[in-house]
Amino acid sequence: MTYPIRPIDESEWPAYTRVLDEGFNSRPHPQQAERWKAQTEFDRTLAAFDGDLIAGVAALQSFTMTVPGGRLPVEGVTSVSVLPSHRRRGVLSALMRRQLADIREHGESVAALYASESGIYGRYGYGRASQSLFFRIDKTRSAFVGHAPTDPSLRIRVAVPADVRADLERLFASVATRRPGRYDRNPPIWDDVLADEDADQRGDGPLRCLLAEDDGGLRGYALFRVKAGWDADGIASGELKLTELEATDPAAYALLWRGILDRDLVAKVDSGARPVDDPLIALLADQRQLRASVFDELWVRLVEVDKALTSRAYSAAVNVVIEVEDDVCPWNAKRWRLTADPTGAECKPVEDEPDVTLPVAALGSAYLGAGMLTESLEAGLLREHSTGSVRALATAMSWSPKPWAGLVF
Ligand SMILES: CC(=O)SCCNC(=O)CCNC(=O)[C@H](O)C(C)(C)COP(=O)(O)OP(=O)(O)OC[C@H]1O[C@@H](n2cnc3c(N)ncnc32)[C@H](O)[C@@H]1OP(=O)(O)O
Repeated sequence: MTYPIRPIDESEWPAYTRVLDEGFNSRPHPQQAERWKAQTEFDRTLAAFDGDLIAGVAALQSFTMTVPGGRLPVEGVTSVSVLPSHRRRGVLSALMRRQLADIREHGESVAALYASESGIYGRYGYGRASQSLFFRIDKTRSAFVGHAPTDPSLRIRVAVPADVRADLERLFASVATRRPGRYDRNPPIWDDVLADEDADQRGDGPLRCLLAEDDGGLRGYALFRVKAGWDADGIASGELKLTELEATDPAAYALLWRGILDRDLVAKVDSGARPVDDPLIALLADQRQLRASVFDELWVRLVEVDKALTSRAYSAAVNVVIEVEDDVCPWNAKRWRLTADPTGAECKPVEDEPDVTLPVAALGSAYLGAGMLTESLEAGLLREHSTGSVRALATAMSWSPKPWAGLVF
């Protein structure tokens, strides 16, 4: 069966959100739904119709994202859902193919998404491009190394998040350029970050804010919630959940983490999503106390391989012929010679013998610099024809710091 696909207009919003409510088994708070509507670019939505019924949906959100060496317009894929009555009939596949064609027509070369389940998007050419670290730590075991940075000019200020929003926005914009994967936040995204309407219902406490400042102004902030509690012996057992912590420099970073880890009446700190190379790891005197797990974060798809590969910087020189396999975007399925070094890159279609044959998803997973190509080679998922070519490509595409978006879209 085929299901005609087109963007929705605003009058179809209730039917569109119904598919999302059913797919995600969730009903957002009315204020959250309003913010979400404000973030929706209606001409970039897609709905698959079964007669008058919307059976599946998907949408794009335009971002400027940090990539190795620069910033790039990236299409954020979001709000993907299919009605339970229509699942496993190819609705998602039809939506994904149409969406990728639309992205190309729109002139963009890279798409990215957060996956609800990690088994879904590889078949459409998306590769796991970044990871998040989640950890819990006992406050009493969180001492820092003796030589952790300090700066006597810094001080901590307690603030109401909404009162300092403009300062938070400015600071975030200044640090978002430093790490691949971070993306610009528009006002509706900030509305979401600072939203607090269902705090009491969740029992996690209101959103709180610490600022690290000196006479020159703001150097960092932490957003968090504290669920207060006492154990049966009357010992304080509060749990602090960090939402985000950003700083311009190591001393402000360390001071804010101490503000979090030393919070009175708190027993445990739950980090929320953090980068896998979070500098906190190096600051802890006893790193094993950080009980951590790692999950896939962004999935990246190169929609136009040559344009995408020449829109980022490279850590080392490389000259390889890459044979790309891509059934979903067949215009990419060619042999490409990538010639790159730290000063620039060129990517041209060629007839030469390939050094490596790989699925387009492998390039997506390497795109932000996470170094996943070596992992794929060692897993036997790439075909290397010239010994050393994959390692050379992996080295050139790797980047520090590691990619991380830090906020689900
Ligand atoms: C970016 C985001 O928004 S992520 C959010 C994704 N949405 C959700 O998780 C909401 C709940 N789930 C759903 O709405 C649906 O089950 C979807 C969107 C995941 C799948 O939609 P469907 O229309 O059933 O998928 P479709 O029939 O096109 O399946 C295509 C292929 O994906 C596979 N597939 C579908 N869902 C999954 C899954 N959850 N995990 C692994 N594989 C899957 C199918 O088996 C099929 O495989 P094949 O090509 O080898 O035959």
